[in-house]
Amino acid sequence: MAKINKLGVIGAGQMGSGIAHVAALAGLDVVLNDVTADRLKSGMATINGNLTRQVAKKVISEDARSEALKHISLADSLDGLADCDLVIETAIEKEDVKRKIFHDLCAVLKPEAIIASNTSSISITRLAACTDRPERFIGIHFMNPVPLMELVELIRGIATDDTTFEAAKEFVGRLGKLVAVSEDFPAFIVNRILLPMINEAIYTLYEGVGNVEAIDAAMKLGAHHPMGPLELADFIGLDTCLSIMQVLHEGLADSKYRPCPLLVKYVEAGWLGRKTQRGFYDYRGPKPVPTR
Ligand SMILES: CC(=O)CC(=O)SCCNC(=O)CCNC(=O)[C@H](O)C(C)(C)COP(=O)(O)OP(=O)(O)OC[C@H]1O[C@@H](n2cnc3c(N)ncnc32)[C@H](O)[C@@H]1OP(=O)(O)O
Ligand SMILES: NC(=O)C1=CN([C@@H]2O[C@H](COP(=O)(O)OP(=O)(O)OC[C@H]3O[C@@H](n4cnc5c(N)ncnc54)[C@H](OP(=O)(O)O)[C@@H]3O)[C@@H](O)[C@H]2O)C=CC1
Repeated sequence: MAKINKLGVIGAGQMGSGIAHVAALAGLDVVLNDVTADRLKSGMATINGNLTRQVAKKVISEDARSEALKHISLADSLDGLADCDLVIETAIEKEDVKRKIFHDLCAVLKPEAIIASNTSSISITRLAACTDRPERFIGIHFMNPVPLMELVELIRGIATDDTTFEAAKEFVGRLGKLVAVSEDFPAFIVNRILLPMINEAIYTLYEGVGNVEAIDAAMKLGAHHPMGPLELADFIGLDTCLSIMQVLHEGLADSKYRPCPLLVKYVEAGWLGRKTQRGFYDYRGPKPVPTR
């Protein structure tokens, strides 16, 4: 695989828009795809908003912002990704959704292109096996928010070849990110450690050990976390948090990974955190207010 110059991003949510943002700033041409024109529009608005925030903070220049926007094009069908060198999938953390995307993508994508998933937890080996190119399939796992977080986890499936790994590593380096290599086991490294901590914080709330504000204050002031665990869960998305705990619970068959019933209840209510304006906090007013 020659150098990656044209990137496809499937999913224009938090992570897809963040990856498109940093790749465009690094000078790559980016094609951003989602299932609806509305999502593409809101994804572009997010990118523009975060670029503008970085100009305001003098992290980038106004020229860099306008140049980056010129590198991003939108595609409401996978056909628009046909000549990409690398496509990163960032759809919701549901294996059936990802498998369907890969099935449809393989039909249009040039044979030598690499396919990656930004999955938080799902087996790269299993996802690769549902494509026509397991050797050219890899996990490229960015952290949220992508423009600010330095780390990217690289996860090889059992069939990922060295050329693909090296091309992914070079691509991530060009985006100014640092790599941690994880073996392909449930939730890799970051989420194997972080999500059980978040789940435990939700159990602490569920069992009445503390209220929302006390739990978040305890970890921000007592452990110098930049966000409290419940605030962070809302930031990640409670649906994504639940999916990761389910992957850990099923994949490692250990009851210590069972998702807290309160997390299940919030997701069932559609209270997914920031992205739906309500989770452990209600974001609809001037400042976040605990919902419990
Ligand atoms: C789930 C997975 O699969 C893997 C994961 O990602 S696990 C989660 C990993 N991420 C974390 O742990 C994040 C922990 N939080 C932090 O590090 C910090 O709170 C932060 C870096 C996110 C923001 O730090 P901060 O000092 O508040 O930065 P600041 O620049 O003032 O940002 C303030 C706000 O802008 C957001 N922000 C700033 N720049 C941003 C950007 N370019 N893109 C997106 N969001 C941005 C911050 O999240 C915060 O949001 P609100 O405005 O809605 O409050
Ligand atoms: N949130 C986080 O902190 C992190 C998440 N991740 C992983 O990244 C992925 C995306 O997460 P995140 O960005 O938070 O999720 P979001 O819910 O913010 O975005 C998911 C996006 O995927 C779109 N989508 C759903 N189905 C399809 C499809 N069939 N084709 C194309 N787009 C589709 C959704 O559109 P619509 O809303 O219209 O369905 C939405 O725009 C997940 O695998 C997650 O585990 C990785 C690191 C951090």
